[in-house]
Amino acid sequence: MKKEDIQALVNTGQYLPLMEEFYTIQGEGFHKGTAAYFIRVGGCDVGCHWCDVKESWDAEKHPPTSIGQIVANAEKYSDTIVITGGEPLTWDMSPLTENLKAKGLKTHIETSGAYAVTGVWDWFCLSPKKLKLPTPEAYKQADELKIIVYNKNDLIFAEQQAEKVNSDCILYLQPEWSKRDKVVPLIVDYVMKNPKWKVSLQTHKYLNIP
Ligand SMILES: C[S@@+](CC[C@H](N)C(=O)[O-])C[C@H]1O[C@@H](n2cnc3c(N)ncnc32)[C@H](O)[C@@H]1O
Ligand SMILES: Nc1nc2[nH]cc(C(=O)O)c2c(=O)[nH]1
Ligand code: SF4
Ligand SMILES: [Mg+2]
Repeated sequence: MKKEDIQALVNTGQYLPLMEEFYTIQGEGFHKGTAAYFIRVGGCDVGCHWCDVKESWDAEKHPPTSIGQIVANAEKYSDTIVITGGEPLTWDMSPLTENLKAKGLKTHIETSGAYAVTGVWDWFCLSPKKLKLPTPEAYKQADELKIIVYNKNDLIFAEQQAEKVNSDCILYLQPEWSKRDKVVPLIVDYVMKNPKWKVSLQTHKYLNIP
């Protein structure tokens, strides 16, 4: 196929730049400990300085892959599919999620919510970033709010973000990995004083799994 034809398919979400896909245990948030198949889509313009997958940012580095191929792989492994990135909402997630759901699979997203919400989601994990705040629709859809804590100012940001989600949204504080020794005590103390929050750890990094 010609380059511009493939680009047209990426623009409509029929193809997606695929960085990697792997079967693992969801390490973070509400579903931590549960086996799931991860699809990591390339492309992100948010620019978090502590991002743990900077290789995902440049969409050009990841091969445009048809959603038919992505779904055919995913369905072999799990009934729960986590779409992450990169920032998945860079792209139109409707074709991918509709095809996953047509196979009876559950669709979970990991997103900053910075771009228009597309796709059909059984679970919406919103992890807002100060650099590009979530859209109003992303706050509405959030089943869990996961704030990354790099320093104590992020606890103030966390409270501001918690005001924007539904009252039944589950609230998590997750230490930024490189600062974990410093911020874990802050988070522990904060959660004991403010028990509407829960702690989320990147447990896959302790388990040495993807
Ligand atoms: C790599 S991001 C991809 C999905 C989307 N772009 C987002 O930020 O939600 C996946 C999850 O990892 C979190 N994350 C990224 N880098 C991290 C780090 N250094 N420490 C802790 N969590 C991190 C993000 O906040 C997000 O919840
Ligand atoms: N095991 C595992 N759990 C995860 N939860 C969210 C992840 C992500 O990078 O989006 C992630 C990841 O990369 N691995
Ligand atoms: S929004 Fe997500 S993928 Fe993008 S830089 Fe931030 S943590 Fe990384
Ligand atoms: Mg990760």
